[in-house]
Amino acid sequence: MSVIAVVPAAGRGERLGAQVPKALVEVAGEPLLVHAVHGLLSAGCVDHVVVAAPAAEVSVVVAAVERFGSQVSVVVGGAERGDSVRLALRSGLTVLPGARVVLVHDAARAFTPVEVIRSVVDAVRSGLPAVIPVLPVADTVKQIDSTGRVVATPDRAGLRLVQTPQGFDVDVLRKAYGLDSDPDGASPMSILNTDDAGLVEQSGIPVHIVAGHSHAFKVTTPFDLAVVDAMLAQKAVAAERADETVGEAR
Ligand SMILES: Nc1ccn([C@@H]2O[C@H](COP(=O)(O)OP(=O)(O)OP(=O)(O)O)[C@@H](O)[C@H]2O)c(=O)n1
Ligand SMILES: C[C@](O)(CO)[C@H](O)COP(=O)(O)O
Repeated sequence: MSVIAVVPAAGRGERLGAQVPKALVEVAGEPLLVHAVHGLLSAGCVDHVVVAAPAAEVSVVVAAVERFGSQVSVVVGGAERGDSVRLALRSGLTVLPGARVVLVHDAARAFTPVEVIRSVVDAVRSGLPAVIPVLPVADTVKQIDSTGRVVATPDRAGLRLVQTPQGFDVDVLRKAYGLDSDPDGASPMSILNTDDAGLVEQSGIPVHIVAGHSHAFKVTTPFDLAVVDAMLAQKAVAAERADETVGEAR
């Protein structure tokens, strides 16, 4: 059961406010999108990755992913995230027409652990049509009206924070994006559904959850880059300790 991953990386990253588009911001010497692609391929269950690049940076993105060879291709992204996903998905299906599973990942969730990627793929392979990684909500959540007045306090026990990669049976996502009926059409994504699972929910298809991970957070603001640095430092210490333990056991 072949697996395609699409990586929308064509956003401007306005909230991050860097000099380059967010997916090209370097962390530990590599652009975020390279970390994201590396994570997907390291999971060992993804056959092909399509990156949607900012129109003005296609050659930079092509050069950045060259090391991965023919397993990674690049398309020009669109105006909104949904447009980029649609363009990458359409291209991925021509590269790997027999694919049965599609992952939609954010370049901005560059440090998603391989365990999360594998559990999403395994869940779709087991027969579920749509699978998303989620985390419980730690804060109290308020619903407000247009004046900013609080109108409700939803029970957070029934709420989840949604991450990527989101996994789909290929026909389910293809239909949700209207790829068969209108291959050159616009993305049906709207302000009301900011993730791909939202589109699938609208078509009445059940969406299932697996456990997400705190390391799969979306790099959005400058503060998040400081969190990435701390996370990578913590990982380096853990890897050093593991090496020492192996050394002592020999
Ligand atoms: N037209 C767009 C907009 C977003 N994305 C991608 O979708 C992912 C999630 O979007 P987000 O984190 O919101 O990124 P930006 O839109 O770049 O951020 P901002 O809203 O701060 O500008 C990112 O990897 C981003 O590059 C995309 O491929 N094409
Ligand atoms: C897809 C997503 O990352 C799931 O949490 C999120 O919806 C993207 O939102 P944004 O509007 O692109 O920040």
